[in-house]
Amino acid sequence: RLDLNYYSKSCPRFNDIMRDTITNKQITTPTTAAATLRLFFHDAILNGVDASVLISSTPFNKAERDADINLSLPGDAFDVVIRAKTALELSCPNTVSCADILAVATRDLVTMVGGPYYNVVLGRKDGRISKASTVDGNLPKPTMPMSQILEIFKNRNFTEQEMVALSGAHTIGFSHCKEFSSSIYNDTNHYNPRFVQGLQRACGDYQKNPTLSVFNDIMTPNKFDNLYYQNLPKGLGLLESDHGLNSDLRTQRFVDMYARDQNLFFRDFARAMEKLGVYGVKTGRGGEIRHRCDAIN
Ligand code: HEM
Ligand SMILES: [Ca+2]
Ligand SMILES: [Ca+2]
Repeated sequence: RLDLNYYSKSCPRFNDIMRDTITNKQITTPTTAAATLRLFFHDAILNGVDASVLISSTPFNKAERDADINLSLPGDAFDVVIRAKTALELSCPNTVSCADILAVATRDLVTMVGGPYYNVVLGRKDGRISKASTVDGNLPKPTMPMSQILEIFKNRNFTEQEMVALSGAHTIGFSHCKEFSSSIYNDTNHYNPRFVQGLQRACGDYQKNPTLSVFNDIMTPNKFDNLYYQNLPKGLGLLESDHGLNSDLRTQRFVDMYARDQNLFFRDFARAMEKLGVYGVKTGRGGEIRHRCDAIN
């Protein structure tokens, strides 16, 4: 079963090794926190946190990470997990799952950039299946109608409020221009006029330069706080799905609540992350301890 102290005997240095690896990585590459949080979400939504998203494709299998929506997952997120795995294999071989590494790395990185600390129970096993074909429609896209996005969460037993709290993850990190280009050139009503002009300028060349990107939270892009929610009613949300939270009556009151009360946001985000971290996870013979995080044994 899952347990907070799962590795205390089998890998006593687990917490220290995780903390060292993560601190080094985040200090040298400050985009790691947001990158890893998104990677965690994309793993969790498909059959739980089982590191299925870390598996590389083979000639016989196109894996999740090669599904269109996952191609923009940053290499630094994969890298921090692999670095931790390498260090852990030296200290306690064949003991710690890649899924547990991803869950703890995410929590530690969120905390490092100012977000809440929460408990991560351990003992997840790594999955043996990862198929790109299962991704489409299961991960939310910014252009999906809010009902469809809510449905994705509801199917996994997450309430509207939990969905709004988890979306607060967009208080850090960035988005590529193509993810919101359709909204900044067409129907720009819900944007602050100066903000949308800035976005048009920043993204002007995006078709030639697909790496162009913009911070999700223009106020405090590197700090985990509740400014994301305060931005939305001011027309400073970036993605259509961000605006949507504030225009849909099912979700708007939670945006209001979290904009007014950061402690409440932190409490609910922490709870929802704990729930996401155990949703559908594999234990015992349901999975394996992978030797390498990018391939099944
Ligand atoms: C509610 C529906 C959601 C939609 C439609 C959505 C969509 C997106 C999109 C399109 C990006 C930009 C990716 C890129 O251009 O590289 C993004 C970034 C991000 N998303 Fe979401 N997302 C949603 C929910 C979530 C949740 C629940 C989490 C985590 C709990 C999350 C965490 C992140 C993070 C941290 C980034 C920044 C990544 C980085 O800077 O590398 N998102 N999201
Ligand atoms: Ca998964
Ligand atoms: Ca922020």
